[in-house]
Amino acid sequence: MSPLDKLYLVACWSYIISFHITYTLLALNLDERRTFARAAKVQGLKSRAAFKLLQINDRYRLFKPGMTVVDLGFAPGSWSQVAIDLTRPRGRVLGVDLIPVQPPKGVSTIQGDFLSPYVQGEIKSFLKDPDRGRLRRSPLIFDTPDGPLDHQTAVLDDAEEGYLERESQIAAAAAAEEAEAQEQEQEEQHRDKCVDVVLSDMCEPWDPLDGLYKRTISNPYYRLMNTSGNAFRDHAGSMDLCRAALQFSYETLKVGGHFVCKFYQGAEDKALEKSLKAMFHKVHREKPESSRSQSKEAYFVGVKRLAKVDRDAVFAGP
Ligand SMILES: C[S@@+](CC[C@H](N)C(=O)[O-])C[C@H]1O[C@@H](n2cnc3c(N)ncnc32)[C@H](O)[C@@H]1O
Repeated sequence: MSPLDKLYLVACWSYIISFHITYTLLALNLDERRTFARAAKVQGLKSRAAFKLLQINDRYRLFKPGMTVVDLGFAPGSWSQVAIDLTRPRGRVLGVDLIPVQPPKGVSTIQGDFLSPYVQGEIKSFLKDPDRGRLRRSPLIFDTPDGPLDHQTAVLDDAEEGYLERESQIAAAAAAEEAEAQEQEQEEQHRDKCVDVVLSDMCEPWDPLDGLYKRTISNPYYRLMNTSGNAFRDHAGSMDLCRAALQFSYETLKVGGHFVCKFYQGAEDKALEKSLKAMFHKVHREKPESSRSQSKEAYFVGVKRLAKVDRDAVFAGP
């Protein structure tokens, strides 16, 4: 065999081997995506993205009943589904997205570009009313021999049977009312900082082909942060969205509140991590199992907002 033939043989084998490796990786990746997509369907979840948040929550226990959650880039809504489920009862979830989507049950939504100051103003004014987007409590009603009686109109009759029981009910109602008034007062003091968890999964729009017609006049599907496959562009775009989500969290997140944010890994993510460390007790980088292993996508989880945050340290440049 001549040296040229040998070279030709080596080139052919390298080609065949690299083709097989690429094909196997693609097949594994597709398989992984299909497994999670199937599981999501079985569990009635809007997309496989739900598992990413569930896995993050398993590790950091972010959600509690009654919490207020803002879900940036919520469509099609599987993170919102997880959030509304884990904050029951009395929780509220506000989803924001560029594209129009039917929200999951119990979730309130605002459609618009989160980067627009007008949209952020709308979000803040929604959040200012602590009951907006929350199921209302039923009024206190007592059962009396004459039928149900609102506690405000209850009249005490010393001679009546069950007086002591009624009195303790009224005392409990008064205490509950007082606690609620105190809670309201505190809420008013922290009106601007009323969010317990900010989630941001903002990036490319969810593939609308199996739902809505995508050629709308405003054509939101192809605006802003569509991932392009160009790692640098995707990274830079995701940094802008993360910084905007962090700025919003600085303005609205309670002390002790949490932050979860998707980003595409690249040169600037260290600087973002540094900003997060100036604002949260602990900051973690996460690559959930359900996130495609080859993708550059990852998550920052900021656990417990600090009571004193140095604004300049958070927003200082790299
Ligand atoms: C990966 S999807 C989110 C999936 C979602 N977490 C779920 O579990 O269903 C990313 C979403 O971010 C939205 N998005 C991207 N840029 C946005 C922006 N500037 N304002 C609002 N939404 C944005 C897209 O429209 C898209 O629906």
